[in-house]
Amino acid sequence: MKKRNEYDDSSIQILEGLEAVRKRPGMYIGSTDGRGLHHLVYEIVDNAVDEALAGFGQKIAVTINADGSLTVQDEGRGMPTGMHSSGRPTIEVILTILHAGGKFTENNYKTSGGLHGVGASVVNALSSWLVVEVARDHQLYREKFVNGGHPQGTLKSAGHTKLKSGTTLTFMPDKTIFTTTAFDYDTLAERLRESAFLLKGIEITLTDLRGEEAREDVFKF
Ligand SMILES: Cc1cc(C)cc(-c2cc(NC(=O)[C@H]3COCCO3)[nH]n2)c1
Repeated sequence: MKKRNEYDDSSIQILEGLEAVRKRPGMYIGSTDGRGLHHLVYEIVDNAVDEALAGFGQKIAVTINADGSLTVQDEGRGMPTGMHSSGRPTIEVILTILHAGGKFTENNYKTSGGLHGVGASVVNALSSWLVVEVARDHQLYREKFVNGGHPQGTLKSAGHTKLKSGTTLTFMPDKTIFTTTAFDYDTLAERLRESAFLLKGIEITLTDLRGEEAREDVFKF
């Protein structure tokens, strides 16, 4: 089969997009202190919330992992696992191409609501690594991105999963960009509680695996 030209125009567009975010992160997330750090979480959670708002999935799980990375998991339909017209997996396009829609300006922040993955490419650009896993019909697909959003390989089938469908995204904020990469449990808990309040009936769980004892809150209204 014809090997896609590894380094074509679309590669340039991807590199320029991700590089632009890393050069001026404040333009995309407001700041690179704790506030900007937590915007990364809200951007990803907003995607899972959009899917739940669309009526798919009843639970969203947010986990602060022991290594300091953060995972957001939904039980929605799962991000599209097919190929995009550019010749790349659609997931790769969503996670590496800056999309119009998310409105970020210095210090004020409007959620992208309603467009899947609008801000996810910004999160990818500002992460030292990011792994996306999609379950569709019990089939698991996985792709990893490193050093600010560069695909490591491509979307791969990763076997069978008991979860029928859903999307899981784990990211490690880039320590060379943020003044702090330590997620604050109470800050996240407050925001997730608000989201659960607005999403009547959807259960949002926050779990912290960084300490000796796991800490967890379940929000459901
Ligand atoms: C945690 C997380 C992170 C990101 C970037 C997207 C999502 C996401 C995206 C979606 N759904 C979609 O992308 C598409 C799947 O195809 C039907 C319309 O919705 N569900 N969940 C979840």
